Amino acid sequence: MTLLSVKDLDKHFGGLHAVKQVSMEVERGEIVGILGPNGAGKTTLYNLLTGFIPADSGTVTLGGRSLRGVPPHRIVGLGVARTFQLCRPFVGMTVLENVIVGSLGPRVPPCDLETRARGLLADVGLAGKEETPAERLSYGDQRRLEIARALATEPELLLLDEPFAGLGSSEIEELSVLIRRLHQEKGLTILLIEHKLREFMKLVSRVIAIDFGEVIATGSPAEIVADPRVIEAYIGRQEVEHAA
Ligand SMILES: Nc1ncnc2c1ncn2[C@@H]1O[C@H](COP(=O)(O)OP(=O)(O)OP(=O)(O)O)[C@@H](O)[C@H]1O
Repeated sequence: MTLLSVKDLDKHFGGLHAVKQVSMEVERGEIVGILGPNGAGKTTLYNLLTGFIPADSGTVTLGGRSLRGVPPHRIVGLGVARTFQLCRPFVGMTVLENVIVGSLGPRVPPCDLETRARGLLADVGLAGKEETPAERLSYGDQRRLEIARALATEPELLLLDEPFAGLGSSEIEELSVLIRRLHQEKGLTILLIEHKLREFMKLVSRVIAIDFGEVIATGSPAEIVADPRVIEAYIGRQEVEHAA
């Protein structure tokens, strides 16, 4: 069943056509990868889906409901959460407080928010670090905190923006296992932007490749890596170094 449906989405920044007539569908329970070289428009697409910026034209529907003109906090309330390329913990608050703040939305059933937040922190491997000031966490742990804070909103759709950026290979492997587990246990639908191709291709069931704001290919990871347009746009360029 389709959860997210995007039709002819378009966005300009002045003379730059950052997102061009993008259409895509995401089924409930899928992990879909968004692949594209630097500047292809991937984060802009997330910003459009989450209401951070308005589209020039086109439609986004979630479970059949239009998200046109809906502000970001209400989109979170409809079940869409995201993480950012650069970790943005609430500085001056503990790890636990960061997650409790994420729990204050309308989707969270009445419960003891602290107990729930502790459970989420245990889920992402941060048990024992509840009282640590968020900004003192290692970079890898900040990535986990970002995910816990997103989960705290009780999302149905989770948008991950380069979760492996800045991590070493063992941290990437651990985070990958975590994402796969959360997907299975919580029945999440996930969109994943990532340049670390090896882990990316193992995680996703389907890939939407974009270049210069346009969808250039859609298919399974195996189909995508063999697609000449994708090889030309992405794999053949310098970004391949990120895959190592
Ligand atoms: N607010 C903005 N104002 C002007 N131009 C912008 C804005 N946001 C993004 N852009 C431009 O739009 C294009 C797409 O940017 P975007 O960040 O979506 O790319 P990306 O695919 O996420 O790249 P990366 O992989 O490097 O994160 C780029 O040329 C970028 O400079």
